[in-house]
Amino acid sequence: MRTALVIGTGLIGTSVALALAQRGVVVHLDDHDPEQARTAAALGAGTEEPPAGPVDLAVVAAPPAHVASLLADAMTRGVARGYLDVASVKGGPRRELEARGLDLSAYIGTHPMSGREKSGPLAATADLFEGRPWVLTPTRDTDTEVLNLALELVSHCRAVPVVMDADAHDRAVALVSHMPHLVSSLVAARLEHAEESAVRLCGGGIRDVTRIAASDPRMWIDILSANPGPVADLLSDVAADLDGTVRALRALQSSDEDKRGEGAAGIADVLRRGNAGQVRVPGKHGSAPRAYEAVVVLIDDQPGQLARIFADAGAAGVNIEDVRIEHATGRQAGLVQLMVEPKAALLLSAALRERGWALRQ
Ligand SMILES: NC(=O)c1ccc[n+]([C@@H]2O[C@H](COP(=O)([O-])OP(=O)(O)OC[C@H]3O[C@@H](n4cnc5c(N)ncnc54)[C@H](O)[C@@H]3O)[C@@H](O)[C@H]2O)c1
Ligand SMILES: O=C(O)C(=O)C[C@]1(C(=O)O)C=C[C@@H](O)C=C1
Repeated sequence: MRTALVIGTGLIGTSVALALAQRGVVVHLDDHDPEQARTAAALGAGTEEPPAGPVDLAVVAAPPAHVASLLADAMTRGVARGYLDVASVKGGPRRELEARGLDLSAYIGTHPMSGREKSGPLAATADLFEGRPWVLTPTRDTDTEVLNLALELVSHCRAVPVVMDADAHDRAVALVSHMPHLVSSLVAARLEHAEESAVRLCGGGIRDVTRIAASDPRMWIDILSANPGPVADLLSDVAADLDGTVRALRALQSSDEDKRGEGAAGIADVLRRGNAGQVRVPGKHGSAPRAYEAVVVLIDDQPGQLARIFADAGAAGVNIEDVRIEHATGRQAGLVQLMVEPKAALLLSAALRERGWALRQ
């Protein structure tokens, strides 16, 4: 990739632009607020000059509610060879684009699983995405060239590509990002009218739990509006757990020893389940290296091959944790290594063979 256009030069757009610029990509910066693009340019993220012709990749990094219309406009103007967005929700923007009747072969929806509670270009850093998962949601229609451009972008940002179906992505981020965001806001909201004498005792615990509650509410209204069902389902499970926890605490106040025992058991259960969930949270910059197994597929150098493999893996219910591509020099073929959990490797191999792919041992 030699040239890129970043539309929306806030925290994420400018961080992407800084990473690309550091890798020698010529980046053009565009924002409906010219001050944001000027600031990003001053930080070394690229130029405010519009590109003279189509760039290799257009990256839309505006709030989710604007993503589909910005993409549609950019595609209609033909500003790039490939288009992607980085919005925190994936199903809604795709459906909106489909409803507009656009040819989506040059588009891929993506989502870097890294961010901050601060907005705007001044909060941006080139290393924001280092070691973090970056979700790609190709479909059968995605051009291989566009998928490759997206993989190149992820690699320039030193992130880890993870391929998922758009709706599966939205359900997953409801659990690991959207519901926790609301819980953080609800905890922080208890402080709004709290006594100063209590608030000044805030320590590490509440800081950890409430950091993300400082985020821009306008952005989060957009995100939650595009994923309300899965988030509501999860929050109602949390509400049921809260009810049980309140009952256990009330029992602990009882003068009856048996009741107090039941209360203690209820609280112990919540804390134990919390421990069990917490150990599953990967480390900040990716979990400790995990042993994935490679399923190696031989592909022809033809448009759409990679997108088809990813769609077939998705249909088999297998999550691709990482991808490596080896281009056979001088041959119209390449080898794609799909890194998957060891227990999924056999299933994926069988599913791909069944769909006619040639696998390498
Ligand atoms: N903040 C995070 O932690 C995070 C992480 C991953 C993905 N995302 C996604 O990245 C995208 C950008 O989020 P951000 O945190 O960088 O927000 P931000 O507020 O820092 O930046 C958004 C930028 O988009 C610009 N913008 C708004 N409407 C526009 C329009 N119509 N045309 C051109 N520019 C427009 C704004 O002026 C602003 O500069 C969102 O879709 C968000 O869901 C955010
Ligand atoms: O770490 C933070 O500050 C974030 O808010 C990052 C976070 C997340 O929930 O993990 C927030 C929203 C994005 O869509 C992706 C990442």
